[in-house]
Amino acid sequence: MLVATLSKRLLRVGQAKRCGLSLRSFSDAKDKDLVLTSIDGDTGVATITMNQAPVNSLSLEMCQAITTAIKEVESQPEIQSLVLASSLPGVFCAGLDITELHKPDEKRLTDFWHSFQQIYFDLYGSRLATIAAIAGHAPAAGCMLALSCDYRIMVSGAGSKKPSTIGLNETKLGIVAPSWLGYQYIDTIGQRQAELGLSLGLLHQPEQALAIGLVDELVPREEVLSRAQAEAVKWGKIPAKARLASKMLARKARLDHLAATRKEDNDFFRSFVTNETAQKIIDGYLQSLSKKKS
Ligand SMILES: CC/C=C\C/C=C\CCC/C=C/CC(=O)SCCNC(=O)CCNC(=O)[C@H](O)C(C)(C)COP(=O)(O)OP(=O)(O)OC[C@H]1O[C@@H](n2cnc3c(N)ncnc32)[C@H](O)[C@@H]1OP(=O)(O)O
Repeated sequence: MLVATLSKRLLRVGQAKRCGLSLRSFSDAKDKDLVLTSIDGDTGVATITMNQAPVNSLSLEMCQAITTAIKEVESQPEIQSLVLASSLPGVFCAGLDITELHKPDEKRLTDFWHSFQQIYFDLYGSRLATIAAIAGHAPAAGCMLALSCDYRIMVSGAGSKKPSTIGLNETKLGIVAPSWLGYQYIDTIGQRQAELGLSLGLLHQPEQALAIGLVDELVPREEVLSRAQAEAVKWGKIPAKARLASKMLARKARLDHLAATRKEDNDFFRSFVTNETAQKIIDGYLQSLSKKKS
């Protein structure tokens, strides 16, 4: 049902095959699915919708589901563009699932960080034109998902009592964003704004995010998805090889660097997170999140 609301003419598996598209799980996906993938049969735009209530936090399984969905879409040579969206009102993605970092099992923690790195490779390095439809909060790794796309459309904050926010807030939690995420920030909003944002752990309201170039457009909530899909059509019409080569001019060195240092990055992450001080911070943060509710 959910998927049916996402686009005017979504294809079921059989229809998709007749159109030469062989994506497996979309409009017949179950609501329990962590991500839902659909293809608009009129435009050929794919939409991957994160669907992990309550906040689309990135657990190991969620990271893997996002990667699988991107790979499925990429395997369709006819598809040139992709929208990344959320099914949850008010939240795009709350970042890493903090419970993954709390008293972790070492093997699972290693797999978890590996799967998060993998999203960076798959989304930031995707051959597809990628548009983020940010209709809600996007802190930390949620911001990373948006930064990994080619174009970011966010819900406007105008007239909202509690506007959505986006940014890298890790330092506010006493943790540090990994360097590759920091560089994505610098590459997108420039050295000075990134230094301020990273050091102070700033979460920006939409108008501020637009002003510093963290997002590209603001639109009313009800238009975020349709506007992103329209933008995806535009990007999908650019000659694909030239578009990808241009994207790689800006991104290849960053991707190659993480590929070369992936294991060290994971080792560092693991030793950082399993450290007693970090565990105290994570424990306190989890408590503050649930206290906020009560
Ligand atoms: C030198 C170091 C180098 C390398 C590596 C080292 C360090 C570690 C990794 C560094 C990278 C970190 C990146 C991250 O992504 S960290 C995560 C940051 N995310 C946040 O701070 C967001 C937290 N959440 C919120 O602010 C709000 O939930 C949000 C604004 C998104 C939505 O608010 P809303 O009011 O709608 O919902 P809540 O009531 O707050 O939440 C509902 C339930 O969801 C739980 N929740 C929320 N966020 C998370 C999360 N990120 N992980 C797990 N669970 C989350 C929340 O506790 C509520 O649960 P219940 O109380 O209902 O059980």
